[in-house]
Amino acid sequence: MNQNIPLAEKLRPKTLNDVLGQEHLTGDKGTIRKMIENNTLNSLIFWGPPGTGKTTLAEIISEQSGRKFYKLSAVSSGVKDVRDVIEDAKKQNLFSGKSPILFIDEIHRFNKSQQDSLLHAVEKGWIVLIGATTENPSFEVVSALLSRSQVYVLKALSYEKLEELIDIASERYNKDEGTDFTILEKEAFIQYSGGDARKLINSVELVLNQYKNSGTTEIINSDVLEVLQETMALYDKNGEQHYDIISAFIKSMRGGDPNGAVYWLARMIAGGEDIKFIARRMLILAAEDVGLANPNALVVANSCFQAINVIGNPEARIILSETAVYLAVSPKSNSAYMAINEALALVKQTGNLPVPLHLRNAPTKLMKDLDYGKEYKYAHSYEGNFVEQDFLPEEIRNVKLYEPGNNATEKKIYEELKKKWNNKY
Ligand SMILES: Nc1ncnc2c1ncn2[C@@H]1O[C@H](COP(=O)(O)OP(=O)(O)OP(=O)(O)O)[C@@H](O)[C@H]1O
Repeated sequence: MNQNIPLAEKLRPKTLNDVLGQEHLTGDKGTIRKMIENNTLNSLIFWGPPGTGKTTLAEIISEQSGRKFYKLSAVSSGVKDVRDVIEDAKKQNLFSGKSPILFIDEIHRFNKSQQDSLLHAVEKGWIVLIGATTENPSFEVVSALLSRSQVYVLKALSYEKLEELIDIASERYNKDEGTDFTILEKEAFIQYSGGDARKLINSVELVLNQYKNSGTTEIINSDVLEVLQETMALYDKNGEQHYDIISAFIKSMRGGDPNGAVYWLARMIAGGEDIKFIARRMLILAAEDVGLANPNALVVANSCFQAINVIGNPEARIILSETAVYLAVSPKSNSAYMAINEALALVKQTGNLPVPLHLRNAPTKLMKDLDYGKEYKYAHSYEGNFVEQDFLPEEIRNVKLYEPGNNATEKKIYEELKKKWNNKY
């Protein structure tokens, strides 16, 4: 046996019975089991967190239904790879009469035209598409593809299932390596895995490798933490670091450093980060941190989001870079962010205060008779399209929620406000 095969790969379930924690799909009444038994295979999408068995289930379906299995990853493949597989699949159809399975990992990373390239082959029945995604497919999978596929949700493994898997993993490790480890405490492994079976098995393998010739055979939480904390950065390049790097990226833009912004952007792109995730974070930053100091930032970030969806990798990097630099060098204000937070706190504190009568809608005579809308002043009937009146409930009529930031755009806003609302500004 090849000693270099990772433990998680050796332990990849071969039958539905071996798959842990997905009984709603693999149990006696499970939909995937029924589908295999009845031989009614349609295109489907597995939606679930990493390391919960999406690839594994697709492989089992292929094995048990006797269909050829093609696998592409949406991170590294493009339309040309899809076309090549489809051509090959058509030949397979002629040959065996059973359309092969095309498994696309991280299908949400395909842009619209890449996803569209699959449609025709799915409609014609040349391939059975199985897509795997960690993101909500209603947002990330084009509707034409979604309407032709069944979506199945996979769950993160429960505490008990993870405990079971630790036993399976350590038993197999002992058998293959001739060791005698007992894992006395499991919490540290389980906490670290976050419900991801692959991560759990990898960490068991990593920790046991470390203690292999040390004389220690009974593993407790502190042993696990010691090894994992030391090696985490190296071995988990897209896990823990993912959050640190996005955080450094956001902080660079907030702090006005275009060099930091582009550097961390490059780290994310090089590490295969989802470009939509990056664009979404910039969209939020545009409103939260640039805000009214330069409202155009939101427009730019939104265009960036649209553009990278159309363009995809690798050119998306150019659009992301322009946006990141623009956001970093824009003047900053968090006034809109603060205003809505203050307002929400006020609503929580004061509850459902009644709407002042003059602001109410008065569509019926009865309502008019009750003074709804009475004495409401129509701003355009007044000089400068403005007239002073109360827009807040009586109880809080003097609160000020929006405080203009200290920047050129909001200074102008402030001057205008002072003229109109001189009791507040
Ligand atoms: N439900 C499960 N039961 C048992 N083992 C599992 C399960 N899910 C994953 N594993 C283990 O984790 C490894 C990786 O699983 P798999 O590739 O199926 O995950 P995935 O959901 O496709 O993850 P990703 O989205 O990260 O590709 C498997 O080889 C297996 O050892």
